[in-house]
Amino acid sequence: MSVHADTRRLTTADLAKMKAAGDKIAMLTCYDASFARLCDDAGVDSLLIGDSLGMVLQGHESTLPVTLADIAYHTAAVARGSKRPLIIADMPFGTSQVTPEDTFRNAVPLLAAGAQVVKIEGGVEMAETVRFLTSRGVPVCGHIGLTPQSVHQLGGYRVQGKTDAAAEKLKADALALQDAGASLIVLEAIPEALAQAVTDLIAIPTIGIGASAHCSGQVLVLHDMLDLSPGKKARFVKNFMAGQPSVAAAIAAYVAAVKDASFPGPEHCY
Ligand SMILES: Nc1nc(=O)c2c([nH]1)NC[C@@H]1CN(c3ccc(C(=O)N[C@@H](CCC(=O)O)C(=O)O)cc3)CN21
Ligand SMILES: CC(C)C(=O)C(=O)O
Ligand SMILES: [Mg+2]
Repeated sequence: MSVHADTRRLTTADLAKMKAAGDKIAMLTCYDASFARLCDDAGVDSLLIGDSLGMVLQGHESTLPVTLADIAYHTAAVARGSKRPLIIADMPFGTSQVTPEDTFRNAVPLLAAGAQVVKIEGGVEMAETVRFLTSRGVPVCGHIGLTPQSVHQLGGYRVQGKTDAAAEKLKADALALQDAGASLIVLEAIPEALAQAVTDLIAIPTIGIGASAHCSGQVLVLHDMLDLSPGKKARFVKNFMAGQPSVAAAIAAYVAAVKDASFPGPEHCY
């Protein structure tokens, strides 16, 4: 049983209020009902069914092979396992890089599975699609900076927004997404000063991963923060399992560290 049994699910409006109040938003990726319940009980505000599941659950080398059916399946499990967190589902590769109409059609099974928000990688070039969805009742989370579905174009999982021109482009992306109706924006692997500038520039919450503590909230891949992922970790990953007696305690430690802004520290930033 969830300790939040009598609480309603958070909405995008609740997260907007948190930014306005200066309260940090704690988000984690989640892919199944058991972890969803643990995250809910630990006070995680939002659960992201990320296409990172292609790497941490399926063993692929990128997120590109993940299908819409995969994300819908895991979204339904997370929705059944949790009561309070806002549920966000990634639109996997190929499902949003199409017309606005087809993107809407592709969002349908994710909302049917229990997602309240769909996340779409890209900035200015996705604004028309974001406006199409948000004007038809589908909340959207943007995702800019390091966008893993473009890994072959980016030439690897590299820090983004390092030049003045790239930083200006990223700010324009954030403004375009906000103007198109996006409810929040994930900022991935960008310099600390740029993350702060973007967070101050827009009214909607920013959720950082490798984007410093100046964001409105943080997200990590669950398997990374529990030290379950093999191989070399990105700089922004912290092992919250270290020194903890249980997975529940590790997730609670993550929530506490995001809330008091002690995570991420300088050692996790670019
Ligand atoms: N397990 C997992 N965790 C993630 O955070 C994650 C996924 N999978 N899959 C999709 C993408 C890929 N991500 C990654 C993967 C590696 C780095 C990384 O190692 N970056 C270098 C940057 C080097 C540079 O440009 O200077 C680093 O050292 O942090 C970053 C993001 C984030 N996402
Ligand atoms: C890392 C987050 C932002 C993500 O998109 C994912 O898990 O797929
Ligand atoms: Mg993703």
